[in-house]
Amino acid sequence: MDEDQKSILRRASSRFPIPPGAKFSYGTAGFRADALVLESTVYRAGILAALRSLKTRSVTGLMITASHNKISDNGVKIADPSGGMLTQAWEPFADALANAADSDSLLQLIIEFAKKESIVTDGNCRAEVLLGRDTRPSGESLLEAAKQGINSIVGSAAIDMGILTTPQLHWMVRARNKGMKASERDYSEQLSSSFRCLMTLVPGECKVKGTDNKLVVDGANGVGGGKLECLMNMLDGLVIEVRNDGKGGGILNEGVGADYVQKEKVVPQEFGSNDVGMRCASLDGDADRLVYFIVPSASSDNIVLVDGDKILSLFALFIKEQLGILYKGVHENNAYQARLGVVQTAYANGASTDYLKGLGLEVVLTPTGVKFLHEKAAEYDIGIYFEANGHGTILFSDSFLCWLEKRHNELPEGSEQQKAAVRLLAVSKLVNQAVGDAFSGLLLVEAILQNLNWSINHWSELYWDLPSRQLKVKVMDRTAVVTANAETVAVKPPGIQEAINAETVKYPRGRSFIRPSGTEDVIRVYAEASTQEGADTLAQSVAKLVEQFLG
Ligand SMILES: CC(=O)N[C@H]1[C@@H](OP(=O)(O)O)O[C@H](CO)[C@@H](O)[C@@H]1O
Ligand SMILES: [Mg+2]
Repeated sequence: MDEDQKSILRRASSRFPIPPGAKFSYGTAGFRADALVLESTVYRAGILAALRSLKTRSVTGLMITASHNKISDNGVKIADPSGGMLTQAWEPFADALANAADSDSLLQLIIEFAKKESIVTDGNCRAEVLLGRDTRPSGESLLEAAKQGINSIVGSAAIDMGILTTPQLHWMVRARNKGMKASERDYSEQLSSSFRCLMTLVPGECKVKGTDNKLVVDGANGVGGGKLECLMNMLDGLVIEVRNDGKGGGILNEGVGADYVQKEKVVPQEFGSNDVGMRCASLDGDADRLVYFIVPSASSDNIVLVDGDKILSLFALFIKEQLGILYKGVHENNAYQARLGVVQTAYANGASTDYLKGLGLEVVLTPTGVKFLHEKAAEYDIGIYFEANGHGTILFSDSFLCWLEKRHNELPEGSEQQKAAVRLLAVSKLVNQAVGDAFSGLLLVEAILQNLNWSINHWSELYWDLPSRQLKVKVMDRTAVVTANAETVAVKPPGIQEAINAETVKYPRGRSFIRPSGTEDVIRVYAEASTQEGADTLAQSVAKLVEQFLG
């Protein structure tokens, strides 16, 4: 590293001192904390994004958001050149950077890491980082810190893409690296045109009966509401009413949004008795999560939740059906055998897993966190992954898409088989291939419901969720819990799993597991049973065991 680069880094980083006593961790989804302590972290994340760009000789991304956290928090995460999450191999470096005590130790870390990774910072190779932020008030000054971090690496360019949803920024990074047009307009055009394509293929009998085409969306008072309003002007055949779009004075994520709706199972603000029976959906604060819900009665706040597991089930069912049409009458040896796989976590409701297996699908579990689900789903030709909380997507392999394009051109024009090929190709364009995207998910749900002529009630009744309960337990040291088998078994502390098993067998359809959270300082407890009372008592007993073993 030359002296100019060293002195630029030393000078710039001294303007962003780390707050005394602070400890940052890249965690499940980037750095998150109170916005007031984040400047140094975001500055350093800018350096990280630029180095990642240099290393990969590709465009990377940096998004400033704290998703469903409260408005005073903020956060930062890096998008890898694929548009996915930062490679896990760089997470330890991310942690070390964020926690370096002063400018000198920061510089030393960067020099050593650049050497180890053979990253040359002589300005001859140009780094490029796309920047996005959500609507949080702290976003503007943090964005400035990120720019300064990127500019601290000689020859790097920070390109401000403005206020965006998280999935929009990830989509742009992926598109740029594929040599495609990558503006927000291009994103909206790709989604709206593939949605239109799916809608033109709605079978005639469904159009005649006319599925109710109105959807009411809770925008969490975040970035998603306003962006959805722009997108919906480009759509036909679907009427969307957006509430909680952040313009009416409501507070981000307060009593609104996908996280609140999924965890509390009550109506969000601005929804109520007038919405009984309507098809409703909630986005989270940065619009990468989506859940649907129904308000069943005017006399209570309760909702019928249609969560990520049910979105996954609807997608899996539709794709399986289209593949069935496509392969009809084709001898096995003549067709590309597409591997379809479904990826869930241990939090997936047991009834959803049974349902998916009952459809004959291959279902695998990974640890919590989309970085794990995404990686697994990418092993299939069509990999569908969702967390129960509504974050997920459908990944298509290049080789399958290539075959599908070819097959589509060979099939008789207007045949059912060709229509199935067109639908699958449209799904691959509608669904964000970089990360889970509430807009892609929402438009695909709407297109499928219309194609199948299903109401939200019909969809919701695909299977009945087993009653479940989630609890959090504060402990001295959450790292004392070590899990295995996609977090379904606690291998440490010794004896705790046997004790959990002894409780679980007391309940019909009982299932319970514990794991340390990756975003909060707690142990999470999950329990499921045939009755709500059973799930509640099982969760409480397991929480007590956690206190006993770790208290
Ligand atoms: C039970 C649960 O919902 N866990 C969430 C939560 O992770 P934890 O590691 O459980 O804190 O935040 C993650 C990031 O948003 C999300 O991927 C995950 O699903
Ligand atoms: Mg989010």
